[in-house]
Amino acid sequence: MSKIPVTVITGFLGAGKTSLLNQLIKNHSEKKFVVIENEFGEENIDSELVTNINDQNLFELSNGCICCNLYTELFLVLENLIKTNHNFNHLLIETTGIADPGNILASFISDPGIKAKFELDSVICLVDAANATQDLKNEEVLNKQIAIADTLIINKIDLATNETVNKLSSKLKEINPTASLHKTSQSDIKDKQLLDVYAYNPQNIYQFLFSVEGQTNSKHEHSIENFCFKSDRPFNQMKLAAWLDAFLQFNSDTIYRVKGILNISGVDNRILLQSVHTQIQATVGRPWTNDNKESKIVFIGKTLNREVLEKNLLELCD
Ligand SMILES: Nc1nc2c(ncn2[C@@H]2O[C@H](COP(=O)(O)OP(=O)(O)OP(=O)(O)O)[C@@H](O)[C@H]2O)c(=O)[nH]1
Repeated sequence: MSKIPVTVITGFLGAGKTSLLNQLIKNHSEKKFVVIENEFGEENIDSELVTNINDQNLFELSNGCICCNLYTELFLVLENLIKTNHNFNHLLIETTGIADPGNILASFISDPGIKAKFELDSVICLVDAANATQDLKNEEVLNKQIAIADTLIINKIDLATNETVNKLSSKLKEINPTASLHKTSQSDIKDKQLLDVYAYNPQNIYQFLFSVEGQTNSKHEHSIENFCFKSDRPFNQMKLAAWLDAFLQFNSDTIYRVKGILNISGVDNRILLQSVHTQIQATVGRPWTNDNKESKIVFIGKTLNREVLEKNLLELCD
């Protein structure tokens, strides 16, 4: 029996991983995908953002990072897929924005049961054209994500000048000279073939895991933290928009990512909120039914003041 190809999608917070996941699912209707979504926050909001896949084929691993404390859970999901003979022919894994993909790849090269069933197809790293130059200076993990990938996609080129994109391309080639490099907007890879390329060279994995990290399953501390605010009181749209705008401008160095499912006064549908640094996007989601209309907002960044955030956000509710 042929092995199931595995594509790992990595890249720093907000670089466009979920957007790419959706593009791949849309462009490959001939495939039966299983998707494993890992989200750093306690609440998995990304699964709301993944489209065109049914719930049985979407596995969510939340409240941690599969490269460290959720490693065992990833393992269990993979084992379960094997045991139950789940009907699929391609596995897509989206890591958190702060994951070191080396430990995840280790599952696919070190466990005999998993190796017998799965084969690493490719590791794709999304790189944010607007923010990566800065993030590369501050976030060692972004360097690792780039170094271990076989395919690099500079995304969000609509938000950066040609000069910035060209300098970033040179930087990426310095870090990883052997990876293929693409440039996109909205992670739209058009006709480029990213699946079934079997581009991953196992030699590179071993080199990375053993010579750089020294061991296959090293734990590390993330200086990046997350805070999840929940409330069943509806938000006042005007107050929330004004606060969020000011808050992100003021904290642009420390707040990397905000994601939320919002209950807004007078609105029948969920509002899906996203921000990356100071760029904010709100889209209309599924209608609320009779379920509990609970808003959830996850903040990811450094030195989060939870008490102040909680107090501020409660003041924005009606
Ligand atoms: N302007 C612009 N926005 C983009 C582009 N690609 C993605 N976005 C937006 O950027 C935000 C983050 O995109 P995602 O695809 O969720 O990024 P991600 O890497 O999955 O984010 P995390 O899971 O939080 O790490 C969303 O609001 C997207 O709509 C792009 O090329 N240009």
